[in-house]
Amino acid sequence: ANIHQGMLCVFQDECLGQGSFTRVFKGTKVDIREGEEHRTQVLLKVLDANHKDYWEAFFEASSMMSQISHKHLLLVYGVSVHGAKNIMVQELVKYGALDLYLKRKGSVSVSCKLDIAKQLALALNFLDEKNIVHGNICAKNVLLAREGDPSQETSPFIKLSDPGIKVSLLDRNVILDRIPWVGPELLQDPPILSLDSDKWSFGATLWEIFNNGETPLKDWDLEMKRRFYGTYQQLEPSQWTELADMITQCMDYQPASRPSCRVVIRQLNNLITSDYEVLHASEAPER
Ligand SMILES: N#Cc1ccc(Nc2nc(N)cc(-n3ccc(CO)n3)n2)cc1
Repeated sequence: ANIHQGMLCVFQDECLGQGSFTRVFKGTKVDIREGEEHRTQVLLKVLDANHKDYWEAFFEASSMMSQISHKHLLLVYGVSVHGAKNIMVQELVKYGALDLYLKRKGSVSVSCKLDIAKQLALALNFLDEKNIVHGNICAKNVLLAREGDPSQETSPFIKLSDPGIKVSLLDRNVILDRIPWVGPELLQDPPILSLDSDKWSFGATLWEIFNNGETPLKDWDLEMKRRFYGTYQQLEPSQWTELADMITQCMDYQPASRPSCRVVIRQLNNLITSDYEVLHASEAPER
């Protein structure tokens, strides 16, 4: 379909992974401009055939992402509808999903983790200022475009992925399974989706980042997960008190009590400074 300036025809290579109702493949986008053929490596997010009735929400997620642009938001080229297939064509982000990267690397430095957290907070602040709710903030939806390498003094670079099918359309069990990322207010009746919900999810994502991509409440069944919220529980606190405090402040059961994006960014800057001081304390000149 003629989606994005030139002609868009995509070819699928191997499957790279999957989201809730989608599978992702590496592919190639061929644009024809001024008679020239331009090939770009892309990521194809294909909506599962058995979830065809979600195609409008899938399309909505894609158009939300393609209507706004920010350095820490994924670039979505467009949607290609090939027969029964709904395909979202995205920029291919080099190192893929952050949760898998952290699990694989296992040794990402605290300063890199703080950089990633701050970039995610900047992306959230951008959406917040535009009054756009993402609704699916989690480490799987944070994509790593550049690795951090402390020895080379290069910092990591992340892109926030599309939210997928919006959470208010999902079955209750799918929402329950998204505990602890989904704000408790979404399990009320009626579910209240607000900008504050993204702050709760940011807290759960901070927990993932500083626990090397570990899945919080892994293998808990839906009944246990429901009780986690029912009894106002919190995730296991970090030994780093200031970080633990930030996570519990974001994961406040009262949506209105959660810190604003600006407060979160300021607190992260304080952690970055204090981490820097600790890191370089040995080099501090004798006072
Ligand atoms: N080995 C490897 C490898 C895998 C993926 C990428 N790149 C990428 N680019 C995107 N735009 C989106 C994604 N996603 C991955 C899971 C989801 C579900 O949300 N998205 N991966 C790069 C390397």
